[in-house]
Amino acid sequence: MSVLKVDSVVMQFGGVVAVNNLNIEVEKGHIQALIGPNGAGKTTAFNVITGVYTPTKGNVYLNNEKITGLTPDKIAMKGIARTFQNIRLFKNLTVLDNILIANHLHVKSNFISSTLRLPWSKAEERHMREKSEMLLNKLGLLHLKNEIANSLPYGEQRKLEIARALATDAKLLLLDEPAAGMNPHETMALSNFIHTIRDEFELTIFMIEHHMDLVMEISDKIYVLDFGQLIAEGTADEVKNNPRVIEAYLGVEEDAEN
Ligand SMILES: Nc1ncnc2c1ncn2[C@@H]1O[C@H](COP(=O)(O)OP(=O)(O)OP(=O)(O)O)[C@@H](O)[C@H]1O
Repeated sequence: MSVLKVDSVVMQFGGVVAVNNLNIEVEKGHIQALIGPNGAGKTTAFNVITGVYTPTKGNVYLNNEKITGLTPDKIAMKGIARTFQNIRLFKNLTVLDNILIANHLHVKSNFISSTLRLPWSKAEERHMREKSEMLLNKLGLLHLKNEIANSLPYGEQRKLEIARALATDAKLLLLDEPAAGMNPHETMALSNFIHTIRDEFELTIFMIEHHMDLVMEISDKIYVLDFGQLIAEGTADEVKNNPRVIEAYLGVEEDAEN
């Protein structure tokens, strides 16, 4: 069953067609990847899926429900969480506070009751704290709960960003270049981490990534974009031997040398 379906999506900015007739299906429990050279339209695709942009044409479905045009917060409430290319944490807050803030998305108490600190609201706060600590524990971050986010090593900040995304109880996790800036050792640890959280939280994961070793090793299916168009889709072996994919990437290398 597909958790996410991108159906004939076009995203145009003035004269620029950033994404052209995009069709993607992400299967439940899979780890799938979206790759392509710089400017291919990957982030735009994520922005359409998460409601940052309403597509010029086409639709997005989450568990067969149309979510096209919903605001990002509504889409988050429906169960899609994401991380960003550049880590977005509350850098001066503690690890635990970063998770607590994300948890607020799912707090049921209304503004007045929490402002007045009514007893059941306090109970809810306690429950949220316990839940956040449990999450940090599962992700191996509990010992860091009182550390300031900014003081963590880079790899741990990435993990915290993922933890924060999971605090919303999402079942579909979109990761935008999770291995950006990581060395091979950190990338390998991240690969294990992604597998572990997929199993532990019964997630479906869709990621944009430039580290090809990670993509090839981790992905059940890979989609390749070039100039806004899908040029290939399939398993790692299918994609890496596809002449159009080789051409798209070689073209980039030649450009880089010039
Ligand atoms: N808000 C916008 N307004 C105008 N053009 C945009 C906008 N967002 C993206 N684009 C253009 O759409 C195209 C695709 O950009 P996008 O950022 O989606 O590519 P990408 O594959 O994510 O690239 P990278 O790997 O470098 O992050 C580019 O030509 C970009 O300049």
